[in-house]
Amino acid sequence: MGTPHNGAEKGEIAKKVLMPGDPLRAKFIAETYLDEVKQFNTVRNMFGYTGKYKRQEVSVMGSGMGMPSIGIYSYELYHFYEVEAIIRIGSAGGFHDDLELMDLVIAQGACTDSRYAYQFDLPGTFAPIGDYELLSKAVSLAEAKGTKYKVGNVVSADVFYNNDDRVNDRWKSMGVLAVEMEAAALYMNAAKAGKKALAMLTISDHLFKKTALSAKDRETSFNEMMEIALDL
Ligand SMILES: O=P(O)(O)O[C@H]1O[C@H](CO)[C@@H](O)[C@H]1O
Ligand SMILES: O=c1cc[nH]c(=O)[nH]1
Repeated sequence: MGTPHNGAEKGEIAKKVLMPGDPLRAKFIAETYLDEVKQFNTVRNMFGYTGKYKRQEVSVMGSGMGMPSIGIYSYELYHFYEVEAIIRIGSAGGFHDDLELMDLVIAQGACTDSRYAYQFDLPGTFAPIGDYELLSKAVSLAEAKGTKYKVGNVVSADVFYNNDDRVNDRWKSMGVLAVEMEAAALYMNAAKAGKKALAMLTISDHLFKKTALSAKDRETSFNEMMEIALDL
């Protein structure tokens, strides 16, 4: 039996799951890269697939947008499906001057403006970080491929359409590379579950240079990031 949000039976999901926000990006990855593909989820159209990549089992599933959404899906994957590692492969808005569209950001840490961490009732501020082993391997793979990348802090925001541009200035002034909307919750769920997570992000917009990719590019053009995630 599945969960309220995932129709997979136990055993139908691999130990490693790639998670784009967009379920159509998950479908694109399954169709482009995986052999022996079986779709395990259609609930809410949050498509999930398991298949083989270079003869190893891997799953790919959409997370939806925002921390409540990835919070639900990643919790279920870690706790109900015995998933060991989730690799988010998302898009992000660049802050750093050296970033261009299509560059890769590997999220060492994820700041946030959300109150997601309050559920853990900690006596201070939690610092959500990516798994070091996955991160160092992603760096080696990016180097080997010649992918332009940066490693550092990102911010996982609850708001996409910001009323106040100074918000971005303030995060940028702290060296935060880019903004997206899920990594912090994923890192917190992984920490609490004692599991692994990494967020890799392709720059789809630059919030200071005012450049942006099309919706179709966001669905289908992030091949270098997808291949690094599959090889991890
Ligand atoms: O492209 P995905 O993975 O959805 O990631 C980014 O894109 C969405 C906003 O357009 C948010 O989910 C943000 O985190
Ligand atoms: O500006 C952007 C681009 C992608 N994702 C975000 O969350 N923000």
